[in-house]
Amino acid sequence: MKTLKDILYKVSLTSTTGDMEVEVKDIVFDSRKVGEGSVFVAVAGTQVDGHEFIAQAIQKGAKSIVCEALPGELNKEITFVQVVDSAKALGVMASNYYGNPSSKLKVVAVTGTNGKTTCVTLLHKLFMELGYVTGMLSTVENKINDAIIPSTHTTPDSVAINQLMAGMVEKGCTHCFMEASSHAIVQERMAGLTLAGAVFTNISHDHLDYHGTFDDYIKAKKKLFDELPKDAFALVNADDKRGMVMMQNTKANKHTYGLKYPTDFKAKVISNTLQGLELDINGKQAWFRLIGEFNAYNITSVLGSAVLLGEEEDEVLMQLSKIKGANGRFDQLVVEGITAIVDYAHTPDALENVLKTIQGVRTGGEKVITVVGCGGNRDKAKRPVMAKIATEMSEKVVLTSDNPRDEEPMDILKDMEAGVNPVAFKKTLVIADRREAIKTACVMAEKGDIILIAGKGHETYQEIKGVKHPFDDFQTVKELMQLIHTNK
Ligand SMILES: CC(=O)N[C@H]1[C@@H](OP(=O)(O)OP(=O)(O)OC[C@H]2O[C@@H](n3ccc(=O)[nH]c3=O)[C@H](O)[C@@H]2O)O[C@H](CO)[C@@H](O)[C@@H]1O[C@H](C)C(=O)N[C@@H](C)C(=O)N[C@H](CCC(=O)O)C(=O)O
Ligand SMILES: Nc1ncnc2c1ncn2[C@@H]1O[C@H](COP(=O)(O)OP(=O)(O)OP(=O)(O)O)[C@@H](O)[C@H]1O
Ligand SMILES: N[C@H](CCC[C@H](N)C(=O)O)C(=O)O
Ligand SMILES: [Mg+2]
Repeated sequence: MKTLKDILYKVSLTSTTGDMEVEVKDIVFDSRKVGEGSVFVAVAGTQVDGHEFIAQAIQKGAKSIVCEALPGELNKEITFVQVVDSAKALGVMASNYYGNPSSKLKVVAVTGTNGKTTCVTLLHKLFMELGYVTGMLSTVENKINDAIIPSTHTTPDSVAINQLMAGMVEKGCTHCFMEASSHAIVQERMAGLTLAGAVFTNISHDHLDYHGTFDDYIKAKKKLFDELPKDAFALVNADDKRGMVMMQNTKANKHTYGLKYPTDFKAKVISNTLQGLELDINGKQAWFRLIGEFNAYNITSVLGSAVLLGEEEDEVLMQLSKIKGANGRFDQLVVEGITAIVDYAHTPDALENVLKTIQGVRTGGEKVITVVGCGGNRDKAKRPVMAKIATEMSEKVVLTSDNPRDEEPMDILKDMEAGVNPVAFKKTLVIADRREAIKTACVMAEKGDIILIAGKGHETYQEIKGVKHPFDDFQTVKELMQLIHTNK
């Protein structure tokens, strides 16, 4: 059992009151989960301020409290620790509590609007193929070697990160590849971690509801690089306007990748089909099972990360060319000559890239039918933009629900419709029920046509007013395509 003093190592303290040798059973930042002997860390959030729940935490058995502002009256039985930043303190405490697992692994964090899951999944699979025992933290799933631990966030909270990494160390992992969401960076979920490297994929419109301005969104991503140690590597996409901005203040070793300019890791697309990509990558020709130019970026960043971690380039390319991407990213199904594609594109940039890829591989007279929605309780500004892209780049569009969460589906759809040019309304249907929307697309499709179902990718649920209802785009379209188009 660790004491409070043990786990406060390296935390910036303002004041302490009470016994610092008090034993800590677990670290909890949600008063509802406090048990006998927990230390409760009060963090100010987006909805409420954790400081409001200090009394409740004590009532439930917390013996020590870590907070930024002390309560008016201090319970003499309890140890109070005042800190400068409780979210940061939580990260450092969680690292100490679990024996600083990140310092025993080579941890690479990938940030960027799009491509994080794809890159960490490729890295995880690659390092397994290279013979390492490897961990991964991602939107789709967390992994300790082959074992899957369900994921609730793109980047888990600090306690969960360290608990998972401790599990990785215990199982003999040498590497961990993790996604760093901008929310997580701002909320200090990664405070206290030791990183071997960080990768920047790209930045485009998303999450302005949370960050307020695009500048603050850029700053959030840059913070990951600002805080890297000097023995780590920073690897950025030089083709993105903000790539070099990320590295402006980093102490880490700077590296670049891309398709357009001379960079440390450079690729050129030789061919791009629905079967895969052929690249000239660092002067070598190789074939990959991923689709679309945007995946040429992901592959090049993965090659770069692996080489910067000390791997041999030819071996990396050989293994990488066998690997498939993450579930729900450009998953294809062909029934009676109709192709259905399920993709997690949930930002304007991703949707445009996927539709560009489809435009690039289509042969002529076929229709592209896009089914797309936007999530509730998320950035409203991206809604009209995504609808505009869908209608400009497809022959038919069905606007539908994504995860409405606490919003009314028709309100979200109204926001989307605002982006549709009046002429494009002729080819646009609005069907809130996602299954019905997919069904309509299947009915409209004829031999040769391509249906894109965007936004939910690997997700196996639809979140409506706090309840996650089972829903799987790929299973739904598979079932409906077979029902509608086979044995006709
Ligand atoms: C907007 C956001 O990021 N919210 C995250 C944040 O919660 P919050 O700041 O809203 O918390 P809050 O409800 O205000 O509560 C403040 C504090 O009081 C505590 N509390 C609250 C109530 C109570 O009774 N007792 C109590 O102690 C809470 O535990 C918390 O510590 O901190 C929580 C703990 O880490 C997260 O679970 C929560 O994620 C919510 C569920 C969420 O939906 N987050 C999304 C937006 C998110 O983080 N997404 C990114 C990926 C985005 C992308 O890349 O596309 C991700 O990393 O997953
Ligand atoms: N490098 C890239 N550039 C632009 N778009 C991409 C790139 N990689 C993937 N995409 C698109 O973005 C979608 C999401 O990809 P991925 O899941 O890898 O991103 P992510 O950054 O993990 O997203 P999230 O923020 O939800 O965690 C893909 O389905 C694809 O449409
Ligand atoms: N990580 C992203 C996922 C969005 C996926 C989309 N299906 C939605 O629900 O908006 C987020 O939390 O904003
Ligand atoms: Mg992700």
